[in-house]
Amino acid sequence: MRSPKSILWQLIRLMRPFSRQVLLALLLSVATIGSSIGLMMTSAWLISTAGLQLGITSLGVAPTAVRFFGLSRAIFRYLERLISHDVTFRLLAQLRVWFYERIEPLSPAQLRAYSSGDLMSRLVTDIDELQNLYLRVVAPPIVALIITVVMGLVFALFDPLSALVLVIFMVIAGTLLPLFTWWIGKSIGQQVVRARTLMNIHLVDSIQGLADSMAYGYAAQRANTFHTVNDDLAQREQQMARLDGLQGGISVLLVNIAAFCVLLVAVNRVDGVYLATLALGTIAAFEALTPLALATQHLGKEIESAQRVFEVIDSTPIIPEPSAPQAAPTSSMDLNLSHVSFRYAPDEPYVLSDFSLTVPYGQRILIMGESGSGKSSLVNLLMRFWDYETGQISIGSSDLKALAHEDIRQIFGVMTQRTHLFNTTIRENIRIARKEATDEDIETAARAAYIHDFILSLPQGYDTYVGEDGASLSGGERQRVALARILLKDSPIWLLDEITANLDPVTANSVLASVLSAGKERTIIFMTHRAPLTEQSDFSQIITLQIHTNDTQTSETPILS
Ligand SMILES: Nc1ncnc2c1ncn2[C@@H]1O[C@H](COP(=O)(O)OP(=O)(O)OP(=O)(O)O)[C@@H](O)[C@H]1O
Repeated sequence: MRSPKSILWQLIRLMRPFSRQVLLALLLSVATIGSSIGLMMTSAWLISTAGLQLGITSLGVAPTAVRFFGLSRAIFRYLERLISHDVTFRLLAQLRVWFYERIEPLSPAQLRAYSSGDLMSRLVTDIDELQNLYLRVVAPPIVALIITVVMGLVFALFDPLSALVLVIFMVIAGTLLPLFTWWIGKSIGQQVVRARTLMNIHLVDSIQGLADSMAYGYAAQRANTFHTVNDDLAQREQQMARLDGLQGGISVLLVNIAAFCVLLVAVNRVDGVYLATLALGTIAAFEALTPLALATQHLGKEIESAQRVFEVIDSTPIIPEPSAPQAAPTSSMDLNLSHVSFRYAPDEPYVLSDFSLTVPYGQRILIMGESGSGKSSLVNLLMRFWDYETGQISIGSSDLKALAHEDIRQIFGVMTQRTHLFNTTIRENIRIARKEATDEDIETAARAAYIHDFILSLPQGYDTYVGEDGASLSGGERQRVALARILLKDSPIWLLDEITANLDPVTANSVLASVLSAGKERTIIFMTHRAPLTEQSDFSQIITLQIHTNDTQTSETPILS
């Protein structure tokens, strides 16, 4: 995991393309606080001088200056907020895209470390949290330093000792108070982020399993856990709010003590007409320091969020693309697995052990095995979602590991029991198999998958939205949309995992017939844990996988060859 320092540098480096805007926002921030100070100091001088009743001419340009500072303060503040927020939101947008792009090449093997709620939390809440880092942490220290130096010099023109008092208080408010709030706020901030993540994970999991919770009377228990997690978050946020109050109170106290001390020192050393000028100038100067303590108070939270974001951004795919990928095979598409062994973790039993299989191109084979025997795992290996420990897989003369992932995923057309349907139209859900497919191609595929008539019976036809993961479709309809997808994708090798699992016998037969006729010129590997398929198809090989414990082997039993 990156250190907080390295994260801060990385985030600051991201600002490089916006360096001009950042500099402009910084100058505008200095100008805003400068205007505030100018407004307070000239107003104080104006009131004091007017009180002496020396006549209107003695006021000089001061009334105009007051008007100028009053207006300029508002304008500078507006422009500064506009530019700094614009830069911040652009950076956050870039971070979100960056984060998403880094997730995509991570195989399911890596992503299983994160739950959906956790990933959502990182992508949305944690990245949003970083806006505070940009707005509060980067510019304020520089602005505070500039204002401290300038005010020290300005006060020195009136009285060097008053200037010294002012600078001492500004240094205390700009260093000790932020250090104090960092020290107290760091762990509270981390706890807020962790509690919020826990709540998001629980919430997403609960929403996804709502129907089952209700069906099994588990909803109340889930709700109770949610209350506990939520209370915990509220408690941490309350602690943070209390620290907010403490920090605000100390800041105000420091400002007032500083103004009092400056007055105390200046009273016998400075012309009386300038006393109010110095007192109000002191109060106004502290405007530059207030954000610092607030920034460090929330820094722990922001660093925790940034670490969670970078943990994903920094992860390198455990199944990397080959550095010099071979060209995808075009002539021979024979599939060969030679002595392949695979398990999900070193302390888990092998799912496939010393497994060998040869499927000449165009063959239709059946892999049978009871639930848990490794059929889906085999698909994962062929698709390079997981890596095998030993052995070799090749397509034609090409080693699978030497092929670009993109090419591998073109070679195999996969339909599993858990095909995901996106929350978009049926048309788009089929089109994901081949993005340049015409509406006609899509309809041809849907006809072959025996889903065309059903789609037409829907009021919106192909433009019907299927809901989240195809929620508005039945299991069989989902499966047939998935089948239309694979029919549309022109892959030479099809991996069909339990494709008729959710279909009634009549539909199952017609779907199967459709697959067999559409897949005539291809290799088709059917996988199932039930026997009936064997009665309907003429397979070149039937392989049986067996579940095995730590040291049993996968049995390969060619029945027909
Ligand atoms: N992501 C994973 N992490 C760890 N173990 C896994 C994972 N996926 C599957 N397994 C385990 O690997 C074994 C093989 O699972 P797999 O899903 O390949 O079986 P299957 O034959 O496809 O089963 P089914 O017919 O029920 O889908 C099982 O013991 C399963 O618990």
